[in-house]
Amino acid sequence: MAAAQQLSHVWPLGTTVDERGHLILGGCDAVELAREHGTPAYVVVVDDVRARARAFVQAFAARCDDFEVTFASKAFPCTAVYRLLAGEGIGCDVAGGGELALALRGGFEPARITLHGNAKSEDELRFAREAGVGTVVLDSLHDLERLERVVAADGRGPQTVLVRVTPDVRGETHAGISTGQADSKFGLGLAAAADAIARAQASPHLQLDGLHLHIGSQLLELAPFREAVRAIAGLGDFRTYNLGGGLGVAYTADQRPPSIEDYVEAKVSAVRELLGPGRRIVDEPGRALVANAGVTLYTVETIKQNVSTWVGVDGGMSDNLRPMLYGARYEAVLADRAAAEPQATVKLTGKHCESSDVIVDGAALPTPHVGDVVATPVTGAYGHAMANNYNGALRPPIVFVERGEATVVVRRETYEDLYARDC
Ligand SMILES: Cc1ncc(COP(=O)(O)O)c(C=O)c1O
Ligand SMILES: N[C@@H](CCCC[NH3+])C(=O)O
Repeated sequence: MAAAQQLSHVWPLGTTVDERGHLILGGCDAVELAREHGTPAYVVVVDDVRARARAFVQAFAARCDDFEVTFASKAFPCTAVYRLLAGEGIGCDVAGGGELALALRGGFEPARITLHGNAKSEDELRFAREAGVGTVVLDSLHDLERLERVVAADGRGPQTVLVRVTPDVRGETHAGISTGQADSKFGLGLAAAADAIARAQASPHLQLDGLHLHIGSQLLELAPFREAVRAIAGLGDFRTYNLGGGLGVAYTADQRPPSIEDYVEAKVSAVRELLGPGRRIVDEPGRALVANAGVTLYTVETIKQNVSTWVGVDGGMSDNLRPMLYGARYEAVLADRAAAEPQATVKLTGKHCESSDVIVDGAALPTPHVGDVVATPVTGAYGHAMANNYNGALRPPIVFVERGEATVVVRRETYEDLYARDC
């Protein structure tokens, strides 16, 4: 008999395989989780999220006095995740009114919330003001003018703002998630940023605290972060530098992203050496906080041989758009033979009416059977966040697992939910 495989480092903290070969997540048997909660389902290992939040905070605390780690909540916007990370004492970045509502419901102190958006509406700005959001990041001159009007009208005093700069620095990542290049929809180029800075400084309604930049997501090299800091150094002297997020994670066994420590060291040393001491550094990790904590469970519905072996499961691009949008690669295992030697290379495909709906192209699995539970790791970031109702799919539940206890924190949608918004 072939030797049992080891699970790779992409799985959540504490993941094991028991003596029967079952995948154990947060102390819970994945086969049982699928039976109890149905599939598809997102399972989140709570300790994994906590450990990464603490690693970010500790890495900064070891290197600087004045810093803030903020959760880029677009990666996983559900109340339970907000509550979990608010409990870790970090801040929160929201990308619009919906995320702001969830962050407040999840218990984030408004003063620790930063509002982003390249096309914020007046309603969203008013909502942020009424809630008492700590920082608004200005992304354009229209944004600046609109916020001035809102602040002038509400009489609540000046709003603390950052100006988002597009530094013309490109990190290596998929074009769809690269933001630091000059031709970007986000932020202001260096010349326009200088104008926005002057206008914000002159405005009685705005309190300019510093600059923001975010060069892109799923970055596996650190040098571009330093280049970005260098690029904005000439814009003036500010208290706060929010350097965005962007730290990549391992989706497959061959990927070795920088550690959280090395990432923080790269950013802190860039600020200290290129901008001088005494700056307040803000970091906005999204993916690196929550991606590896999440595992999606599916059930195999069909298997057929059409040149390739096509293994069809009960989810797909409605719960994980990343393979289709970015060509993202994932691993898969069978939950009841999690450490068994692979015997087949298959196309793990979703159930949607689209040929691009392939979750893993070339999944190495033991011989799969209809009814098997398949687990795909690293779905904690931008999975639930980008889930949708394509083909009337019902968005999956989110199940937190911790020390052998499973708790449903988001229920599965129902057909009633699909009808609910129809007039
Ligand atoms: C402004 C901003 N901050 C933070 C993030 C978080 O990025 P990541 O999930 O790559 O850490 C993003 C998304 O890329 C972003 O747009
Ligand atoms: N949705 C993207 C990340 C977007 C980053 C947000 N600025 C992904 O899944 O990789």
